[in-house]
Amino acid sequence: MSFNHLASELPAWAKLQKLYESKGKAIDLRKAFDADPKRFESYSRAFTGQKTDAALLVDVSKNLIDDEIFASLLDLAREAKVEEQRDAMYAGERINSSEDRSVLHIALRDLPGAFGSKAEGVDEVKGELAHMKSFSDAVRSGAHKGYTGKAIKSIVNIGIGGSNLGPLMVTEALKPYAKRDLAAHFVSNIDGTHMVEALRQCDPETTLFIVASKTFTTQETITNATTARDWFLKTAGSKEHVSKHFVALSTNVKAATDFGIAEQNMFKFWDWVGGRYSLWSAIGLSICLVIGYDNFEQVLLGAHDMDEHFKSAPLEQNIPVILAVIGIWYNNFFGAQSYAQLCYDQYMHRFAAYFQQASMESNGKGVAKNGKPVNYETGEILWGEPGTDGQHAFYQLIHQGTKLVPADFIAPVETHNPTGQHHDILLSNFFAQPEALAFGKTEEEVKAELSTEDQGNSFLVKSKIFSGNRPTNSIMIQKISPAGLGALLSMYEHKIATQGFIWNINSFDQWGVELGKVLAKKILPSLTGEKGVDGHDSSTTGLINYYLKNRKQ
Ligand SMILES: O=P(O)(O)OC[C@H]1O[C@H](O)[C@@H](O)[C@@H](O)[C@@H]1O
Repeated sequence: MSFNHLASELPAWAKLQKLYESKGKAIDLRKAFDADPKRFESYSRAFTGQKTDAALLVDVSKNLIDDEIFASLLDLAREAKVEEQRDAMYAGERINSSEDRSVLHIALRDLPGAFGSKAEGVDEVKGELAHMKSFSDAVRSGAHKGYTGKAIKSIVNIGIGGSNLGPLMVTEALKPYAKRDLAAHFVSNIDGTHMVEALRQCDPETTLFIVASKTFTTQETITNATTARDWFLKTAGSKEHVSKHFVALSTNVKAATDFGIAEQNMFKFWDWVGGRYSLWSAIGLSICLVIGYDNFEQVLLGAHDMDEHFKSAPLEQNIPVILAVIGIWYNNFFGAQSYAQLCYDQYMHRFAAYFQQASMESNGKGVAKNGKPVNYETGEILWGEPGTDGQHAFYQLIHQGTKLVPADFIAPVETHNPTGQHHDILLSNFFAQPEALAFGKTEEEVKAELSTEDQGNSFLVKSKIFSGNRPTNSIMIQKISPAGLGALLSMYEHKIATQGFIWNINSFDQWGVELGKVLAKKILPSLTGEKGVDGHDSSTTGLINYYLKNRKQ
C-alpha cells in the first residue's frame, strides 16, 4: 500500500474544500429538515450485535451536511484506502510502522476466531483469558487467600495511561455489575497523595495489588508499586508473602520477574496491543475482578460485534467511518478547534477522559507516513463531562460562544437505576440540547417572548438569540451493559483509526510522550542533591532553584 501522499492531495479533499465554500458553511439545519421530512431516516444508522445484546442508534442528521457532502466525505475515506488499511490491520500487518508492530487489539476480542489475524502471540490469547478467569474467580469467591488466610477485600490497580484509564472507566461504567464488597482503587499519579489516600482505605492482609504496565519501566508505576510493596512488607514482614498480594500485567516478563512477581502471578500480553487499546488484554484483570469474568467476556464480545460491523459494512452504513468523516468535516474544513463527548449517564463519567487518551495520543501527530509534515489539522481535541452537569457549566459556550464545538450526545435507553422520573428528565435534556443547538432561537422568537419595552433593548434581544446550526451526533445505546459498552468503545476506537488512516498518520505510536519523561529523569538528581542545577535555560533553572530554596522537607 502506498502512503506517499498527504490527505490534502486526494481529489476528494479539494472537492470538499469547494463544497465547504459553495454551500457547506451556509447549510441551515432548519431549512434542511423542513425540506426533507425523511432526513432522520436517511442519516441515522442502527447497530445490533450479532452475538450479544449490544444495540445502538447513531443519528447524524443534525450535521451540516447534505447528500453530496456526505458522499464526498465517504469518497475521501475511499481514496485514502480506509478499507485496505483496515484489512491490513485486521490481518496483522505491521501497520504501526515507526515501531514495526502489528495493531491487533481486535484479536484480543475475536473469541469466535472470525478474522484469522496473524502475529506472534495471537494463539496465546485464549490461554491468558483462561488464566484471568481462574484467578479472578478465585479472588472473588474468597478461595484465594491473603498471607494470614483472609479473603481479598480490596484491589489496587497501579498503572498509568492505558494501564489505568481503560480499567478505571469500564469498572465505573459497569458498576451495576460490580461485586460491591470488593473495593477497587486505581492509583496512577506519581503524586504520593494518590497512593497514600488509597492505602488509607486498605488492610495489607486483605489487599491485592495489580501492577499494570505494558513496558514495566514506567517511572510512575514502578515507583508506586515499590511504595505499595514497602507498605505491605512493613506489616507482612516476609517477602514470601508478596506472591499472594502482588500480580503483574505486562508484556515485559523479565522486568516483572525482577520486581519479584512470581510467574503464576503474571498476566501477559503482546507488543501488538497499544497501551490505549489494552483494556481488552490482561490489563482488563481489574475489570474481571470487579465485574466477574463472564461480564468481561461480554465486553469483549460486544466489541467484537462492532469489529465485525466495521470490517464488513459498506462505507455508507459503516458507523465508525461515518463518525470519522463527519469529525474530519469540522476539524479540517470548518476549522473546529475541539470536539465534545457528552454522556448522559453518570456511570460513564470517565468516558471522555478515557477517549482523550485514545484519540489525542493516537492522532496527535504532525508527520504523515511519507515523512512529510502534514499541511492540515490532525487529532481532534476531545473533552467532555457527563450531562446534565456539563449543561450547568460549559454549554453556554457551545450554544452561544464564538467557537464551533461539534459534540456527540450519548445516552442509554434503559437506566440501571429507575428512580421516579429521573431518567425521563435526564433524557428530556439529552433530546433538548441537540435540538436547541441545531435549530436555535431567532430574533422574532426572542421578541415574541419579551415585553414591548424589552423588545426595544437590542442588547437583551441579541443576547437571547441562539444562532443554531451547531452540529451534533446523537447516540442511543440500549443499556450500558457489558456488551453494549464494549460495542460503543470499539465504535470509537475504529472512528479514531479511520481518521488516522485518512490523515495518513500513524495512530498507533506515541513518541510525543517521550521527551518530557527524559527531561524529568535528568532533573531529578538536582532535586535530590546528587547533581547541581546546571545545563538548563534560565527559566527552568530559576524554577528549580525557587523550589529548592522554599521547600520545607
Ligand atoms: O503501560 P505502561 O508501559 O506503563 O505505559 C503507560 C503509558 O505510558 C505512556 O504515557 C504512553 O506510552 C501510554 O500509551 C501508556 O499507556
